[in-house]
Amino acid sequence: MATPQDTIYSSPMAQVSDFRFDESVAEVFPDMIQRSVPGYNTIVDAIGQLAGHYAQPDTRLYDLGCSLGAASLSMSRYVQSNNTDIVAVDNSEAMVEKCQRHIQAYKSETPISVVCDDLQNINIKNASVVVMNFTLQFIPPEQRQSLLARIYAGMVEGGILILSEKLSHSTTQGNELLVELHHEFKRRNGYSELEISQKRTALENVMRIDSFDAHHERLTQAGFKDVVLWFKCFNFASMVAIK
Ligand SMILES: C[S@@+](CC[C@H](N)C(=O)[O-])C[C@H]1O[C@@H](n2cnc3c(N)ncnc32)[C@H](O)[C@@H]1O
Ligand SMILES: O=C(O)C(=O)C[C@]1(C(=O)O)C=C[C@@H](O)C=C1
Repeated sequence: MATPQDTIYSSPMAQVSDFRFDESVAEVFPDMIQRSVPGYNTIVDAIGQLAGHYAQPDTRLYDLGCSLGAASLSMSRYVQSNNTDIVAVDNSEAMVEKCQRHIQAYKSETPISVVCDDLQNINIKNASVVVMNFTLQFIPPEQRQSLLARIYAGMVEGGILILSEKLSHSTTQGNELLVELHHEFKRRNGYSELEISQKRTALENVMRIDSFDAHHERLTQAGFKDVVLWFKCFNFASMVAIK
């Protein structure tokens, strides 16, 4: 399927409004995320591999903040366990509508149900794999600890949470270095200075990022016994937390 190019921030805007996962973003999302997140394809493929390894028979796999379903489809490619299903959740109607179409076209052997709702309303039960691939950063910071505790409580022993996030770094100098490397990544992918700066402004109030230490602390407090940083490129990372 040909993906339209992301040109959302290419013209000067009198006022840059807060970033939303609306129809215009859903339309260009595959292009946007690949040109914005270093290692996105590697991460999505590894989510599938991890799910293939950790999915347990008669359990459920959750993809929270699924967007167009990339992580769910990747998991369905690798999961061999009997009697598992995937629940993909997003609160953006535009994303869910397109996600449903992608999933129908793919004809996965593992059943995937797509739910349009706030992930905070989803009852997590009997989960062997939970994925939040660049979603927690959009949840209000004060809700993150209780959300992780609720996910942990809904997981089976030996289950995993795969958590990918953009990270902050604790020193100003180190943070600037990582931000600059990320901006250079975007430039090399064809984004202009205007696009980079307008998107940065749009994300400022809606995407609140944490350091790896803050994630580690929160996951440990939620009860996870091991937190493995398995991917990092510039200020983007993916962790696996094991119950
Ligand atoms: C960066 S995208 C995730 C990308 C996706 N996981 C992937 O692998 O391609 C973040 C997604 O989280 C969704 N989201 C943000 N807050 C949410 C919430 N409270 N409940 C459900 N979905 C949410 C957004 O609509 C958006 O589609
Ligand atoms: O930090 C940025 O510049 C980004 O574009 C990152 C990010 C993300 O991490 O989710 C933000 C919004 C889009 O969904 C795609 C990528």
